[in-house]
Amino acid sequence: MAAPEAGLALSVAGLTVQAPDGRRLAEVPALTVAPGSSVAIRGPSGAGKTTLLHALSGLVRPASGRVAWGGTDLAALGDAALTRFRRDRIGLIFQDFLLFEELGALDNAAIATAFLPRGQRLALRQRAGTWLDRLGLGQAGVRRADSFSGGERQRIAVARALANDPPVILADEPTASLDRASADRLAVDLAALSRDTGRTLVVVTHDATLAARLDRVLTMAEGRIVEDTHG
Ligand SMILES: Nc1ncnc2c1ncn2[C@@H]1O[C@H](COP(=O)(O)OP(=O)(O)OP(=O)(O)O)[C@@H](O)[C@H]1O
Repeated sequence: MAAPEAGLALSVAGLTVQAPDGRRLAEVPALTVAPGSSVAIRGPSGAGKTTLLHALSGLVRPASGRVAWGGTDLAALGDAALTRFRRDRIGLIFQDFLLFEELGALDNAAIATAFLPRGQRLALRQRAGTWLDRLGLGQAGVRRADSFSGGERQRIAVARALANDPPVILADEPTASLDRASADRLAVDLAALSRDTGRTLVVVTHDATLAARLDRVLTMAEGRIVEDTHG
């Protein structure tokens, strides 16, 4: 199997994200994240954390400014190229899990096989199974997604994001529907993924235990980064 791709550096400059009515939702004049490092984004509800994460993933096109991963400026990519870039390089763990209800846990976690050449499908399916195991769902591979609880669905979504072996992982409250023990286990795994395998990790979280495990904590308020603390 090919070695996983090393994490990408993030470079943000002059970024503003606006609501359709023109209201400014996020404003980040400058932010760099070193490849392979891990960052938590914290702050009160409505501070713009999810908005910023969406702009970093290219799910939202900013009103102005630049978001670049490993030197690739997302604004320079057309819609199809941006979708491809996100699919291949960024693992997204978002709050709406977007599972295929009629598929089993493993088929959901390994859904990216549909986009891969035949020769790479088995490896991805194995990684999906390994992540389900680590997240405590190893025995549940064939159960339909619609039979899982909220916390279990969240873990399937995490396994899906990581199965693709992406150099960048962006997560929005990945531990929100988990019990304390599962949340702590996932926090350890996410931190290790960055530290041991060089992935770049950006996580929006209210979970102080998770934030404490990461290299750096950004605090947002009213759409801006107001504090930047290195652990
Ligand atoms: N598409 C949109 N149109 C209008 N307002 C929006 C849109 N998306 C987000 N907002 C507003 O932008 C602000 C920031 O929202 P965002 O979801 O980024 O906050 P957050 O810090 O992630 O909050 P939470 O912790 O509650 O998830 C909020 O006031 C929200 O209502």
